[in-house]
Amino acid sequence: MIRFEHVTKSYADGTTAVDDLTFEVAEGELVTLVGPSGCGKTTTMKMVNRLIEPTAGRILLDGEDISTLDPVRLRRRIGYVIQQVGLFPHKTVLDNTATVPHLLGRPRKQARARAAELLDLVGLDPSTYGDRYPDQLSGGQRQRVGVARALAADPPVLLMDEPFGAVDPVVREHLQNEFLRLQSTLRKTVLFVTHDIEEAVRLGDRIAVYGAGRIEQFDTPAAVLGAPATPYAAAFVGADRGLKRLSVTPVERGDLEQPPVVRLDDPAAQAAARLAADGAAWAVVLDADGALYGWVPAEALTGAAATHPAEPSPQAATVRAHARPMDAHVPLGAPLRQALSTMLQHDAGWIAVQDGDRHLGVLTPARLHTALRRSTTADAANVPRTQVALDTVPGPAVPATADGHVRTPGTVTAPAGTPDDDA
Ligand SMILES: Nc1ncnc2c1ncn2[C@@H]1O[C@H](COP(=O)(O)OP(=O)(O)OP(=O)(O)O)[C@@H](O)[C@H]1O
Repeated sequence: MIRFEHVTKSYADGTTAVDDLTFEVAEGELVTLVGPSGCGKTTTMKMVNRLIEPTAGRILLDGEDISTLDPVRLRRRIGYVIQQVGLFPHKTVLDNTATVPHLLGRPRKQARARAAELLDLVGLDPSTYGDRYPDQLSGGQRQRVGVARALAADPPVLLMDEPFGAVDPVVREHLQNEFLRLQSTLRKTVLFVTHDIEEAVRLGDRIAVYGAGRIEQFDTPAAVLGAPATPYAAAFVGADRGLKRLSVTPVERGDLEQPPVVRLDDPAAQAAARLAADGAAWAVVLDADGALYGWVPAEALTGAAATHPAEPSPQAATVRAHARPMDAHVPLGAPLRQALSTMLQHDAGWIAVQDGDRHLGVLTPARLHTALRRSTTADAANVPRTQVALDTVPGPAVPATADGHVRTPGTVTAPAGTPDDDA
């Protein structure tokens, strides 16, 4: 969709703002450009809408060399959101948003109706905010109007230059989440400039990590965090990149343990026998509909069976009498960070993982750690996570064993009885 081919921008004073950039942004993809101040992010972006002209190389939009296109027409295909927003102070929020459709020839009434829809889309009730002026809004609300205005002409491409840079961290996270929600339905092709690696990781399908005028690494957030391509990229993403990876690594089926599952209304003695046969210390308890109820320890069940050897009372005879409620669960595919946070919030040693209402298995802290380690190696070697077997012998990672597995160094194995290898 957007393709940079050997693009360089030098200024007369000898500054080279960007040097020989080549990369591509696919249709519907959100690419974050991240790097320290002055590394050339804004220059890269402004060359796409021709606010800056490259000194060498070319930029293609949908296969067309943009230097051959009329800049005004080009900009109609490109929404632009900047930190200072640039709203017209003397126009209402509704009129600010309606400006571009109106300029593009839509009748005023239609343009305003479309503007109201867009304000709604970005979370501003047009009946409350439409008639206000920009100085009657909070910083976060102004940013939302900026996004609504950029979307007004329904451009396929959005350029966003630190759009959430000027608001406090809480509002910022809120705006990021809302923007992700919007993007999941709108699927615009987006170039998003930020100097904040957390923001880059959270929003980007892929991240371009900039050094001085050059891209040091261009890859998915998980790969950038798991396997920084250069020492510079490693320093930029930070020493806590392992923790950051929790946010971009999903819970997969192969990560789960499978303790026995019993139902609330199962006879206690039958459940106890089941646990004994499996050598399990506890079981997950589901209700009659298959939804998570909690768990039951083996001792409670065997105690129950022993207390009522001859004729157990109906209540004590079922798992229900001994089960302990535990409501910690996450959906399959949730980020490991959400899983860890849920574990901590419920003070739980495991959490259930579900597909809709269906119980799939449980995630333990040890399994979570294993998942994180495996995913790092999998991304570095570009193989599925299930093909990674963790090694107990410290040593350098080597590319694949005869069984097709990639071994990674380390000293931790999965807990006994929980095979490390799901392939
Ligand atoms: N008109 C100009 N003349 C000379 N140098 C310039 C000019 N405009 C920008 N530069 C330089 O080009 C380099 C890249 O600037 P750019 O604005 O792209 O950086 P950036 O990564 O967006 O920085 P920031 O995060 O601070 O906005 C900087 O060193 C800047 O000083």
